[in-house]
Amino acid sequence: MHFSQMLAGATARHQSQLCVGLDPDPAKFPTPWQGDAARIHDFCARIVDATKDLVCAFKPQIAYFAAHRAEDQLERLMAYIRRVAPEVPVILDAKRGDIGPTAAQYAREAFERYQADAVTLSPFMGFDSIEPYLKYDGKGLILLCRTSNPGGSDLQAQALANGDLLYEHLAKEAAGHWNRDGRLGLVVGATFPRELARVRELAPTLPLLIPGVGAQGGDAAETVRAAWRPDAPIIVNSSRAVLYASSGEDFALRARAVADATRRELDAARG
Ligand SMILES: O=C(O)c1cc(=O)[nH]c(=O)n1[C@@H]1O[C@H](COP(=O)(O)O)[C@@H](O)[C@H]1O
Repeated sequence: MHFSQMLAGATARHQSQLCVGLDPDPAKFPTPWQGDAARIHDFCARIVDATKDLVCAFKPQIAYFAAHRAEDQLERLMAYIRRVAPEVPVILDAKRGDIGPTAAQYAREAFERYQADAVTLSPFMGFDSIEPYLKYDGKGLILLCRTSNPGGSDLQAQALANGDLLYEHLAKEAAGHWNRDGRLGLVVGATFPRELARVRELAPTLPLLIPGVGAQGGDAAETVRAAWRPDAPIIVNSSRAVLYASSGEDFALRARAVADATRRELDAARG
């Protein structure tokens, strides 16, 4: 099934705009798993079990697996999510960006090896670095646009010769001729609500992946007000605030409670 259909289905079925980010850090695992990288899959699987009826998507961040030589655990986790939550799309957060032939390898990694439904990409190298991913029918391609980190302004807020800021130009390209078959989305940080509203204006129907609520301090209700429209999907990510809500044996229960509270806050803000 296409990413956009899965996203619409999980959003409606779970009444949720919340994406739980799977950023497993063994140093933060509950005892007795603390520090044990062999438990990455098990930790994430428990979080998936506890939140799978509350989310519109899951987003594993590949660096948290690769740093611990745990790509095999990521493969197992992707298969696990497909089995226990087949209706929930999985966005592989890889932020890839490279010349065409190398991008083709990254695309193969994301969509064949891990069988992700969507992938995050850095558009810095231009459209030909995005093109190889389009060969995979139905997969979502989510381009960094206005990132949540303070340094995001260093480049993204620079004015171009045509008067647009770089992130505005990117939003226009992604909503315009780059979006050949309607599979592009954009990443915009919840920490910049004004810019979020501007991107929504420039890209009225594109799915927006919005990280930055929870640990980075973005306001969930303000995020919804800035970006949600009835015909425009939003995917609001929270990772650490959910994953590490407790370092005790109740970690999965606490993760569920935080995820549900965030889901309700997002839902209520739709008005
Ligand atoms: O592409 C992303 O997901 C992303 C883009 C961005 O601008 N900011 C951002 O924080 N992220 C990712 O979103 C997650 C945020 O995690 P928390 O701050 O713990 O909720 C991490 O996996 C980041 O790598």
